[in-house]
Amino acid sequence: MATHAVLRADDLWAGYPGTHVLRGVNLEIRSGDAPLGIVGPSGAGKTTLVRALHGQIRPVQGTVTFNDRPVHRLPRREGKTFKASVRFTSQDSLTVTDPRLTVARSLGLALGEARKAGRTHATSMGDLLDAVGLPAGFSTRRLVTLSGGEKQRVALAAALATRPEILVLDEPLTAVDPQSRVNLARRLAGLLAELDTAVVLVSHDLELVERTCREVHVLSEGTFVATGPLGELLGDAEQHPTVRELAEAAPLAAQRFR
Ligand SMILES: Nc1ncnc2c1ncn2[C@@H]1O[C@H](COP(=O)(O)OP(=O)(O)OP(=O)(O)O)[C@@H](O)[C@H]1O
Repeated sequence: MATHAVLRADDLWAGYPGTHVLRGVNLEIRSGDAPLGIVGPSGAGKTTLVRALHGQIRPVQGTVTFNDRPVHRLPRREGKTFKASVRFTSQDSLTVTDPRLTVARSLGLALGEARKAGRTHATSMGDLLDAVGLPAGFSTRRLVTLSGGEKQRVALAAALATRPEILVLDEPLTAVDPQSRVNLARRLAGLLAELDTAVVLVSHDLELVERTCREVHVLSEGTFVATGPLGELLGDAEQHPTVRELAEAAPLAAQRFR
């Protein structure tokens, strides 16, 4: 198994029939990288970028590669490595899991997957639940009985359990209430620093990104319009209008840099 996963987009143009959403995106994520935030307003193309990185959408121009091979046509062996090394979770990633499973079984399967891929780690089920702010008692609950926000937290815990080299989180906590989201972000930041997983957090929630990622890319109309430490971007008087709008929509995050 590769020990240095590299996921790259080079001059990536992609979208849907009749529409270009991504317009020349360049991005490189290497295992071991510090958490990276990708922020942008609704409709900027964040989810489309995640789909393209996952290989679900083919580039119209440019490439998305995993260890130098195009992700949408990886040979079998590399495809398996890609699946084990790069993990994607979205708002509804739990809908594909059997809803009758208990939380413990679901996390147990994820830990088993990590073992199979040679990615064992010392994290216990209790640690995982704690990292996502759920009490240990949740382990016996069936997924079908959980609220949307609780399901998202379990999905996040399962993704962490597999200990991928790169973890792409697309709006991972939208169903969690704002106060819990802030607490969770704080816990997560600690855990992410411990795991040697490069996390890409894709979100329009600047508060969440501000607490977990130092470096951010700002996506607007399918292009990165600003890149850098969030504090510098928010503190820059000559901000790009999109950065200004994001800052105005998240006054608490912006305030911390004044
Ligand atoms: N399956 C699809 N077919 C056609 N157009 C689509 C499809 N999915 C998304 N789009 C369009 O692509 C553009 C980008 O959508 P995308 O979901 O990538 O944005 P986003 O930044 O993730 O937005 P949000 O924060 O609201 O989730 C939007 O204009 C959207 O309407």
